[in-house]
Amino acid sequence: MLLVGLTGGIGAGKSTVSTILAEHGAVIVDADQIARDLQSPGSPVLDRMAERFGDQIIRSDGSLDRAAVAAVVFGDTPDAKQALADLNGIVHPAMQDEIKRQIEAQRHTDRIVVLDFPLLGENPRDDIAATIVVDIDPDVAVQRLVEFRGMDEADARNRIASQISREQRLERATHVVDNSGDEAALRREVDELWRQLVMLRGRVGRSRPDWLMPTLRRRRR
Ligand SMILES: CC(C)(COP(=O)(O)OP(=O)(O)OC[C@H]1O[C@@H](n2cnc3c(N)ncnc32)[C@H](O)[C@@H]1O)[C@@H](O)C(=O)NCCC(=O)NCCS
Ligand SMILES: Nc1ncnc2c1ncn2[C@@H]1O[C@H](COP(=O)(O)OP(=O)(O)OP(=O)(O)O)[C@@H](O)[C@H]1O
Repeated sequence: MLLVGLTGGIGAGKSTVSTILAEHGAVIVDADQIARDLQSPGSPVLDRMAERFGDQIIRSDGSLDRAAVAAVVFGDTPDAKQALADLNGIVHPAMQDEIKRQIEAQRHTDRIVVLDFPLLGENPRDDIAATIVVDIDPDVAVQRLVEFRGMDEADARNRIASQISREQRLERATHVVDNSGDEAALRREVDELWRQLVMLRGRVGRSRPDWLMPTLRRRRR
């Protein structure tokens, strides 16, 4: 397995990049999706969220009212910062456990595993062979979120403000995918990225033959 991280600010194009990488054969570990799955009706994570934020965040069918939580944790109020920290404290430990489980399931394969994690910059990991940043001017990201995803502009801007800056994210990048062009240009960028990841897998594979380790360990006994 070659494990790499994929990140970017909200609306940068991570999901679009993940989809193209998956077409090339990557295994995607999708942190946003894992967080959503953990918040399913009746789950322990959802119960703890209701204890912290009140029963009004649960809809009559038992599902999470995502907009209601977003309004509290990304809102323009003095309490928003603490509320976001509390939400992260509830969701992130379980999310990290599930991320770990999905990565471990691939450990002894030769797959390129892409951890798609919007908050990788805020939560750096030392087990990834590359940090891929999908880069976009935040104003363009907001424009796309409003135009194509019908997102409220103030919500998008507040989320950007709650994340690390574009510059801080780029400082940690080993690979940058420029998404300032159209989708065809993005595809060309990702095709080139895939070529580089395959080369990296070859190099890392030769220097750290993880798949041999169990055999070596057995022989030493
Ligand atoms: C607040 C919630 C309910 C809003 O749900 P909503 O459907 O509107 O957004 P969604 O989950 O699809 O996230 C969209 C984007 O918002 C941004 N975002 C979400 N959570 C956070 C966070 N805790 N900190 C900073 N940005 C965040 C990310 O860029 C993410 O890609 C939800 O985002 C949530 O529960 N967040 C906590 C879990 C988390 O950290 N998820 C993001 C990282 S995996
Ligand atoms: N190069 C592009 N040109 C035009 N639209 C694009 C381009 N790249 C992505 N988009 C569109 O912009 C929006 C945001 O992209 P995407 O959903 O891939 O971003 P994301 O980083 O995964 O977002 P989030 O942070 O919400 O998870 C989507 O509607 C997507 O179709």
